[in-house]
Amino acid sequence: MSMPDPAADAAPTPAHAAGLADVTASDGSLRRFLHGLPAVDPAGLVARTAALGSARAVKGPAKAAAIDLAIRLIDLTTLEGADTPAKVRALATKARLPDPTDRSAPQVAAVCVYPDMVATAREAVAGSGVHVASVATAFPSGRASLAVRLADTREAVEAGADEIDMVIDRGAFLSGRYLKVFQDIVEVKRACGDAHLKVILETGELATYDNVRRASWLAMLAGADFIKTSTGKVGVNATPPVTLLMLEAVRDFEAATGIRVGVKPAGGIRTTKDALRYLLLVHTALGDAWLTPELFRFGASSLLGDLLMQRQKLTTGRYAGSDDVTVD
Ligand SMILES: O=C[C@H](O)COP(=O)(O)O
Repeated sequence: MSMPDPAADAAPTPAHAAGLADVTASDGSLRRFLHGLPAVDPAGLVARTAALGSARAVKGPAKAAAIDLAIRLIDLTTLEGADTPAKVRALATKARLPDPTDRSAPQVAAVCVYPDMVATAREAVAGSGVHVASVATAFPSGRASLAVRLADTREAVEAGADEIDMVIDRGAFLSGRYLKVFQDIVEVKRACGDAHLKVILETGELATYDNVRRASWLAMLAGADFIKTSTGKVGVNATPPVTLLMLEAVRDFEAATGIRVGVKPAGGIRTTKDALRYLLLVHTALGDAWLTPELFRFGASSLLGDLLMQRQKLTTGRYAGSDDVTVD
């Protein structure tokens, strides 16, 4: 009697679709592939980021359009131990109607909450088109068994999450157990069903730009719909150079496989100036086709408030009272 092959019924990964299945066949082949990616020149990366120019150059109608675009790209986030259903409902209200004094202000892309808050968020955004994203897989550390991380994912999806933001096992990645990280992502992707999967690399813990490039490819080969920089819970979160590196990885992955993956910088993005700078990065690295919620998001808890203040300043010539635009 032949034994069932557990891999046989697994959905093919992008690695298979791109003819790269051999790469993910063993730890050794995956390591050779990831370590064979071109080395990152840190000085060159920082110089390319700086060469993109200043967000200050974006003015007038272009600035107004960029602010509205930035709002449409936000995953409006609350990820606190002290989150309550009332806070999540208030966040959802803000997501649906960011500026009650000006209904022309666009909705955000999604609200992002812990799994136990998904049902509340789902109900509060019903019928609006705002998505519900949920962190899962023992966010932010990821330090739990695969069974627990998969249960966390399924619970969020069953409660109504449209999108799952998982964290990779940085301990496994940093000790070179790439196949384990790959297989974890494949399993979580499967547990997502129809929900989109964002894979958080936690770049502030990956130590080198080369590791960021490797982790980006690893996540994309395993089926990430998005690669995301950070949890927002460590000392170093999204930075422009790391985000540019990930945008370039996405560009190269599309060239190699024909598959488009989105990018989500997250953590510490608080001002309109920050947001416009990231939009310039995307515009330059990937083109405006990526400036859509299907392919680019900001993970941010407090960016919306500043965008709305700047928006009101452009519209009315004065800053609104902070009560009008506060997110919390
Ligand atoms: O995924 C989103 C981040 O947790 C948000 O970080 P932030 O609070 O620094 O904006």
